[in-house]
Amino acid sequence: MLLLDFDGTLVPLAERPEGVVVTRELIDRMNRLSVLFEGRLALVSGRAIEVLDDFGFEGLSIAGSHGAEWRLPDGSRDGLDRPDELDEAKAAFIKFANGKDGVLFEDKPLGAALHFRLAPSFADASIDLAKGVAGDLHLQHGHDMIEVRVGGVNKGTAIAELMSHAPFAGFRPIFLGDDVTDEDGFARVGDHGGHGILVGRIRDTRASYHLSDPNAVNAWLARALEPAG
Ligand SMILES: O=P(O)(O)OC[C@H]1O[C@H](O[C@H]2O[C@H](CO)[C@@H](O)[C@H](O)[C@H]2O)[C@H](O)[C@@H](O)[C@@H]1O
Repeated sequence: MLLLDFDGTLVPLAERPEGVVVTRELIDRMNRLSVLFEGRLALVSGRAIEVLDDFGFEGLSIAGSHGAEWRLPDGSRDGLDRPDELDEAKAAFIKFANGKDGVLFEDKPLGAALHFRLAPSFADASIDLAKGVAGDLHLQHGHDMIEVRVGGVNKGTAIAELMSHAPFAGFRPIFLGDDVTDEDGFARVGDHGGHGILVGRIRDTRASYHLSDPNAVNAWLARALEPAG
């Protein structure tokens, strides 16, 4: 079974969250792979399910929002509730980003994020603010971003949740990811006899294999769809 992170793994990172390019070819490839794997394919992402659906992945199983929500192949959905504390964090982030060129606020159903890819000089201040408002929320680091989000879940629990349901249960998972948030997922697939594949720059990792970038990932996925022989 195949589990895939989205940003930085299936698509190259972009300057802004909404700037990633999802081609029709990618959507078709993922849908065909899902059929090939008899439904045992899922996205495991920090993005919300709705956002990934808007990119065109509404036909896929998804563990979204860092494992706080999930949709199975039969279309059933479940997940955690939005904590009230997020509203306060959201207000603080909007106020902070206001007037700071390149600092972006990202509103998420189960989190709130500040992006500083376009304004690296605001990285420390963004992280300090997030630490200050996090309270009982989980502080989530990512590529040039900081997020506060619902806690108690991560990419590892996301994978465990998927694997407790048909058609995933009992199969050996392969998980591809690029970010530090994906390390929990790499550890978890190992627990199930599977393997992690790190995408991008090599670092200290729980993954067993490596692919250089999203282009290499897509070439690898495309080969799986080629007729045998
Ligand atoms: O778990 P993922 O699917 O990798 O999602 C992680 C976060 O991805 C997005 O942010 C990242 O990608 C942006 C677009 O390429 C980039 O501009 C940003 O710097 C990256 O951090 C997304 O916006 C977040 O909500 C996800 O948590």
